[in-house]
Amino acid sequence: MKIKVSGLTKVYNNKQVLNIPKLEIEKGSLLGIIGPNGAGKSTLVKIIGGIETSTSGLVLFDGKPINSNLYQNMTMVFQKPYLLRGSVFYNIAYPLRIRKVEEEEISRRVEKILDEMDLVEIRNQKSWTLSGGEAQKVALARAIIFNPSLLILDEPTANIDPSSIAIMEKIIKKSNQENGTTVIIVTHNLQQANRICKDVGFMYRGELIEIGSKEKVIRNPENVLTRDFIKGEILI
Ligand SMILES: Nc1ncnc2c1ncn2[C@@H]1O[C@H](COP(=O)(O)OP(=O)(O)OP(=O)(O)O)[C@@H](O)[C@H]1O
Repeated sequence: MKIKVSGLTKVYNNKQVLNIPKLEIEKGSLLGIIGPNGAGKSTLVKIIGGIETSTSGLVLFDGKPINSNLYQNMTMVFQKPYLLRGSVFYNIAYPLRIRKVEEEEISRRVEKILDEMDLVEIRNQKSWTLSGGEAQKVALARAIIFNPSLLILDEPTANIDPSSIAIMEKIIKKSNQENGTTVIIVTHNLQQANRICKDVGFMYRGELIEIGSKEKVIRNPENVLTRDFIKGEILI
C-alpha cells in the first residue's frame, strides 16, 4: 500500500504538535520514524492508521482516502498490547476468522506463526495471564497473520528481552520482504532502526526534518538536528 500525506497538521489545546507538508511512503517500504519524546511520532502514525483525526490535511492510500475496505487491510501494534479475552491461539486466529478463512487454513497459518515466534508452549494460555513481552509477541503475530498491506508499529519492542526482539524483528522483516507489506515503525532504538529499516525519517517538534535511506539518515545525516539526535545530544 502506498501512502501519500499532504498538508497534515494536528493541534492539541492550541498547540501545534504536527506539521507535515508532504510525505510519500512507497508500497513495500520499511520506514523507521525516530525522534525525541514529544516530537509527534505517535500522533503521525495514529493519524495514518486512522485512529486519530488530523486538524487539517489529507492521507491517501493507493490514491484513495480511507474506506472500510482499505481499513481491513491495515493494522497497528502499540507498546501496550491490546488482546481479546481468550487463548493465545484464539487471539492470533481472530483476524482470519472474521475474514472467513477456512478453519483448516486458519490452523495451518496459526501453527506456523506460533512456531516462528516461539509461542508454541503458551498457545493455550489465556491472554490475561501472559507476561508483557509474551502479550506483545502475540499482538504482533495477530497483526501479521492476515498479511496486511500496511503494518504500523509504535514502539513494539520496548520492554522486550533481546531474544524476543530478534524474533519480532525477523518476522517484521519477513512480512515486508515476502508479502510486500508496507511497514512503518516508530522506535527509540537507533540500532533497531539500523537493523531492520530500509528508510528512516527523523522528526523534531512536529516536523519531519529529514527522511531517506537508513545509510544516509543514521550514518550520514545532512541536517544538524538529525546529527545531534543521533549523537544523543539533542535538546528537547
Ligand atoms: N491527546 C492529547 N492531548 C493533548 N496533547 C497531546 C495528546 N496526544 C499527544 N499530545 C502532545 O502532542 C505532542 C506529540 O506527542 P506524540 O505522542 O505524538 O510524540 P512522540 O514523538 O510519539 O513522543 P514519545 O517518543 O514520547 O512517545 C506532545 O507534546 C504531546 O504532549
